[in-house]
Amino acid sequence: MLLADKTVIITGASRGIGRAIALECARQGGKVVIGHSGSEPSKLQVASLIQEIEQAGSRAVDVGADAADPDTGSKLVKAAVEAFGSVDVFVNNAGICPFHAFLDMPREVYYKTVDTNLNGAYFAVQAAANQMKEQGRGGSIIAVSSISALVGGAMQTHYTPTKAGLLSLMQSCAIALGLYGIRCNAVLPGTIETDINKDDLADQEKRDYMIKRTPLGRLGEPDDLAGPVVFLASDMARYVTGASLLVDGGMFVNLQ
Ligand SMILES: NC(=O)C1=CN([C@@H]2O[C@H](COP(=O)(O)OP(=O)(O)OC[C@H]3O[C@@H](n4cnc5c(N)ncnc54)[C@H](O)[C@@H]3O)[C@@H](O)[C@H]2O)C=CC1
Ligand SMILES: C[C@H](O)[C@@H]1OC(=O)[C@H](O)[C@@H]1O
Repeated sequence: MLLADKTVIITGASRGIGRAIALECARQGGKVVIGHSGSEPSKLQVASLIQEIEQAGSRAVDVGADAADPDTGSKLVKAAVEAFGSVDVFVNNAGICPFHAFLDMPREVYYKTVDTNLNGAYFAVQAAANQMKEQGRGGSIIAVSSISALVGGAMQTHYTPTKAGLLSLMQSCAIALGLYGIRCNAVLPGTIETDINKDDLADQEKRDYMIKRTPLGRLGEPDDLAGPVVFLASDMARYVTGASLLVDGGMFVNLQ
C-alpha cells in the first residue's frame, strides 16, 4: 500500500475530485482528514464517505470549515494531529468556478472565488508545511490546479488566475520547503465531470466540443485524478518536486 502510515488532509473532499482522492488514499492505507464546507448537504456526503473509508479498512475524521478562511488550514492540521498524530500529505483541492462574463463581473463573485481557491489555500499550505517541518521527516503537498492555469476562459477570468496562482505557489514552495524534505507539486485536471461544471456541460453542443478536443475521446471522471495524486503523495515520487502534471486526456496539446 502506497500510503501506509501516512496521514492525508484533503480539502473540499465531500464530493467530486476531492472525494475520489480521499477514497483512493484510504485504499492505499492512508488515514484521512476530510475538509469540507460544513453545509448540511456536505455533512451527509461526508458521513457516507467516512463509511466507505472504514469499509476500505482505514480511518477518517472530518472538519467542516470555510476554505476561504485563513484559519481553516490550522484547524485541519490540529484535527489531523489530534486524531492521527501527524500530517504527511496535504492536498489542496477545494474550489469554486461560478461561470460569469468579465465585463460585468460582480466584485463579490471575484473576491469569493479568489478567497476560496487561492487565499485560503496559501495559509492552509503554510499551516501544513509548518507541521511537516516540526515533524522533521518531510512531506508532500499537492495543489489541485487546472489546465486553466495554462489557458484562458471567457467566463473564467476570475477563476483562471487562481489556478495559475496555485501552480506558481507550488513552484515557489518547492524551493522554500525543499530544505525540509517537503515536496510541492500540482495536478492540472482538464474537464472532469463534477458538480462544478454540471450546468456548463448540460449544453450538449459544449459537451460534444469538449469531448472532441480530448484525444482520449471522453471527459474525465473524478477517479482519474486519484492515481496521479496518490503517486505524488507517495514515496514513489520522492525526487519529484516543483512539478506539474496535466491530467486532461491530452486536451492541452490538441491544437488541430
Ligand atoms: N471538474 C473539473 O473539470 C476541474 C476541476 N478542477 C478543480 O478541482 C477541484 C475540485 O473540484 P470538483 O471536484 O470538480 O468540483 P465539486 O464542486 O464537485 O467539488 C468542490 C469541492 O470543494 C468544496 N468547497 C467549495 N467551496 C468551499 C468552501 N468555501 N469551503 C470548503 N469547501 C468548499 C465543495 O464542497 C466540494 O467538496 C477544484 O479546485 C476545481 O477548481 C480543476 C480542473 C478541472
Ligand atoms: C469548471 C470547468 O469546467 C473546469 O474547471 C477547470 O479548471 C477547467 O477549466 C474545466 O473546464
